[in-house]
Amino acid sequence: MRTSSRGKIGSAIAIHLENVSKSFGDFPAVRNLSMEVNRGEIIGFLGLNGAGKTTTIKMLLSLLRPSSGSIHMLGSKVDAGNYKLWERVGYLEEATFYPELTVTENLDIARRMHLLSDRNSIARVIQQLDLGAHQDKQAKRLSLGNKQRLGLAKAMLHNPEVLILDEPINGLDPASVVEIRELLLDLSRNRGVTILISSHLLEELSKLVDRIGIMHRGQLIQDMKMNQLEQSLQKSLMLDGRNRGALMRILTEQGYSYAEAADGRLVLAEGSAIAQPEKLAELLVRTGQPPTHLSVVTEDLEGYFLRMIRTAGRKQA
Ligand SMILES: Nc1ncnc2c1ncn2[C@@H]1O[C@H](COP(=O)(O)OP(=O)(O)OP(=O)(O)O)[C@@H](O)[C@H]1O
Repeated sequence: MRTSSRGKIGSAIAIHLENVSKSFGDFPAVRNLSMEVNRGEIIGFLGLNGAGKTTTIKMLLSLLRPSSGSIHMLGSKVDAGNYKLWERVGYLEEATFYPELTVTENLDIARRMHLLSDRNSIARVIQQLDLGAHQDKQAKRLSLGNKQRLGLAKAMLHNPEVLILDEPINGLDPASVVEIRELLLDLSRNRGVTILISSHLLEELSKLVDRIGIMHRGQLIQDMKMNQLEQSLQKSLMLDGRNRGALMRILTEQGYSYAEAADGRLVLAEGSAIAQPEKLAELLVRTGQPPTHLSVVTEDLEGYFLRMIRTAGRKQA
């Protein structure tokens, strides 16, 4: 561990994992995971099924014990018996509740479990999660999206400083996704709540998080700020013409390398072609093969995610 970060645990760092691993029998579900999350930061945890996100979240919540490594939250060592810590942490693991009881009754049980005397906390989260119209409905009669809202309401009942959310936007319709995003942004920006959120949906996460951690086969293969991620997106030049064979010959003669896209168009990844597409266009006109299509395209976030995973897969193989 870097000694400087131990000193920071009580102040700017909300979540600190150091060399955390978890194996189930011989199977390493999480391997040597080290990460720091600052207070008030929103970090997105992204990975394919089985990447190790839920296992990590369960370790953060002390629902699973790491095989090795250490975890600190809000300056304290994570430990199931550390009740003072759990008063400051909220989580949505999966939306669990008593199906026969109403929304309000479910929240009242959660309130009593948190030993909160203030009954206003229920009205507050009902309002924050826009559950007013459903407060007297049995939980089993809620739509999937409203079940997620109830789960979030429970997680927020005690005004936690850290919120840990496993797939909170699953099952939400697009309007609800926007509302939940705005709510989480407000909690982070205006109340300094630290939020760790897992999802498969990079496009959606990217609108919310400050940082993104990509997990693959138990390892954190990327941990970067959103603005760094935007700079890491690959650009390529898409090219087409009436005679693709002739285009390929010209490109090869001129020392350009290319690949063929699924639709047969040519893709150039070279910096010079992307920086000065007009030079390539001039060359093709001069050689009697004017392009019918020429554009510089930026990789989308899903493309980036899949590229990172393929690269990590090759390294791990
Ligand atoms: N209790 C367990 N016993 C054995 N293997 C487990 C256990 N829990 C998880 N695993 C395995 O550990 C790996 C990581 O699982 P985990 O649930 O953390 O992935 P995930 O990234 O959350 O995936 P998903 O997006 O599907 O929820 C998977 O291969 C899973 O099968």
